Amino acid sequence: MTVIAAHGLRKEFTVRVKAGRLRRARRVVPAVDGVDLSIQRGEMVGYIGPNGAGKSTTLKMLTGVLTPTAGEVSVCGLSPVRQRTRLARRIGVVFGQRTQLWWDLPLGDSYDLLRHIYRVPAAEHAARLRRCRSLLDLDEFLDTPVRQLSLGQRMRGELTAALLHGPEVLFLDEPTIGLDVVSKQAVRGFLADLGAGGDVTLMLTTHDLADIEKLCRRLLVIDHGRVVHDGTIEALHARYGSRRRVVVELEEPLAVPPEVPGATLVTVGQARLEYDLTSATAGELLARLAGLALRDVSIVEPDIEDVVARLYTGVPVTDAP
Ligand SMILES: Nc1ncnc2c1ncn2[C@@H]1O[C@H](COP(=O)(O)OP(=O)(O)OP(=O)(O)O)[C@@H](O)[C@H]1O
Repeated sequence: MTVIAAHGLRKEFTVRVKAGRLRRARRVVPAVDGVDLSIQRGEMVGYIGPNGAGKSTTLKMLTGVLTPTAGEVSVCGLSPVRQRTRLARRIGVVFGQRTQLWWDLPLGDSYDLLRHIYRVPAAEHAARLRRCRSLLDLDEFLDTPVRQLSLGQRMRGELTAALLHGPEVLFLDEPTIGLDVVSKQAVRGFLADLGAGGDVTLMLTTHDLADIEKLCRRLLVIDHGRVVHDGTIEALHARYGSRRRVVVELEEPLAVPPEVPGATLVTVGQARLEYDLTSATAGELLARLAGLALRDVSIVEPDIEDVVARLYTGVPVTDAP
């Protein structure tokens, strides 16, 4: 079932720019420039792109905060702007920069207020809060006023707030930005757990590609307001010809390194060989090297950061298989 659908989605902003010493001209910025989306129930989708690509603007249109300039959009079968109140009950939203908590109240009091606003039955609310408290370790700061929370604590608090009414769709804009390693792991683990149920659809923007690797099967890449990739991380690697690399350390340096069909020798060092696997498997490569005295073998997976950087900088796809 499609829960997020957009067709030809577009948002223009009009900005004033300097045009001479005193004059200012109006310029139209197409922040989102004809985006098509179709996201099914239970999918976990990463929405990434360089700064200013249009990610937040898209999420704002999907959540009814901004009115599209053109195009069609529906979330949970509702029109986000026209049916914003109804939609609010069906979605959860975390925008890293904004809060849905009451700044001066203890965190726990914000949750009580949210329960009343969304009219969540007490037992449901208590069950969800219990789960969040244990998975996100909220207990030590539940009585602390929100203004005194650290960023990591607040983000865990925000996630909880977004989930207490049991939304079908969760939109997260940079959920791990600025968090330390432990908090990042807590948030990712929590979201993975949430996604594993298969009921909640999750769309997240991030600059931390580890979020995507840990959480999302599907990756949408946007650049200059347009979707430039829609598929799995593996498909992205395939498109850019990324290879797994096998690094072999030998007991003795070799005069002539062996050639292996289906693998390209990329580096030869002091008793060290590095092969990129083109069509051979790591097992096949090692079988070919069986006669050598091997000290150590490691496999380096292709680097998502590297592929995405190439995509952002518009490097053409030249070495794809
Ligand atoms: N309210 C606004 N008025 C004018 N221009 C805007 C406004 N909001 C966004 N823009 C412009 O629209 C473009 C897309 O911005 P958006 O915030 O959606 O990008 P983003 O992909 O979320 O970027 P980042 O990764 O930096 O958060 C940018 O050029 C931005 O300057």
